[in-house]
Amino acid sequence: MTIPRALTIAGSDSGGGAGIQADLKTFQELGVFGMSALTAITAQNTQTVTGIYELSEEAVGRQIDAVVEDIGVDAVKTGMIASISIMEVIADKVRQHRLSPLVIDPVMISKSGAALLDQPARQALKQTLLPLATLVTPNLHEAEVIVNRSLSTSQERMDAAKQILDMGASAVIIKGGHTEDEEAVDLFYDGEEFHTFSAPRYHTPHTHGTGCTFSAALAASLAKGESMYKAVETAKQFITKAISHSLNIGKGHGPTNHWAYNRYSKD
Ligand SMILES: Nc1ncnc2c1ncn2[C@@H]1O[C@H](COP(=O)(O)OP(=O)(O)O)[C@@H](O)[C@H]1O
Ligand SMILES: Cc1ncc(COP(=O)(O)OP(=O)(O)O)c(N)n1
Repeated sequence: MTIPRALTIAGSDSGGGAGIQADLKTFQELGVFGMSALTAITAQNTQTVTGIYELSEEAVGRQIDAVVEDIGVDAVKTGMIASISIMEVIADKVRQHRLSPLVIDPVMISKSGAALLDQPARQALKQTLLPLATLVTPNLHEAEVIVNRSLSTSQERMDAAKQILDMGASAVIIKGGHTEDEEAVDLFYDGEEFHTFSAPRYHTPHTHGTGCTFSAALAASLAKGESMYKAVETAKQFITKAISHSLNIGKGHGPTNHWAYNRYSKD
């Protein structure tokens, strides 16, 4: 039996709802062996981020080398990257080890408002990491930063998706968590066709870690050999279930429920 293996290169969320913790929980629920390379440690809960402690470039690089050279990796995702120097190490390691498929979640700001990627790195992303992406998963705000304009209409989002592929990514999904629409509609483009993936929008404050969980589910599904289209379908079902059963934990935005996809599959 082959065991699918996925690596997350991301930051730690001490509150357990986002970052490495959300990724590993998601990998586990989807039957994938999870590994991690930490980029930064955040002191974080459901209300706020009170500290960010970046790891050295050497520490990031060595974690990636260690798991790739021994265990092997069937899919990789990146989350919080923090700075340009860490981004450059990740890009070097992706090239050196030919890491693929690569899901890039271009995390910039937490829901509580903390900067998880510094300003210069937000621009560097376009040259450094996007050209290596099998799939990049910006939310609306991140897509606007990448193309440097506001994206109010679906036509503007389609044009932005094309522009992101022109930057070198193989496919993009612009997530619809932050729109006013009645449904949560994600726009997928792979250079050939546009697809939308829709689900009911849940009016809950407990959405901490939605983007991390979604991109981790994508990486896990790709690690299992699912096609890109099927992986997006699986990830959308996983995150929708996790939001519909989200957890009222802490005093702020509680986390999504990583066990809901398996435990409440009949709802
Ligand atoms: N309130 C919601 N109800 C249903 N789906 C949601 C809701 N908020 C986000 N989603 C979905 O969760 C996934 C992550 O999207 P989003 O929240 O935009 O990412 P991020 O955490 O990066 O801001 C997407 O599939 C999006 O459509
Ligand atoms: C350590 C860490 N990484 C990423 C995030 C952002 O996660 P996201 O899924 O976008 O969720 P919110 O922060 O928007 O709730 C994070 N908070 N911490």
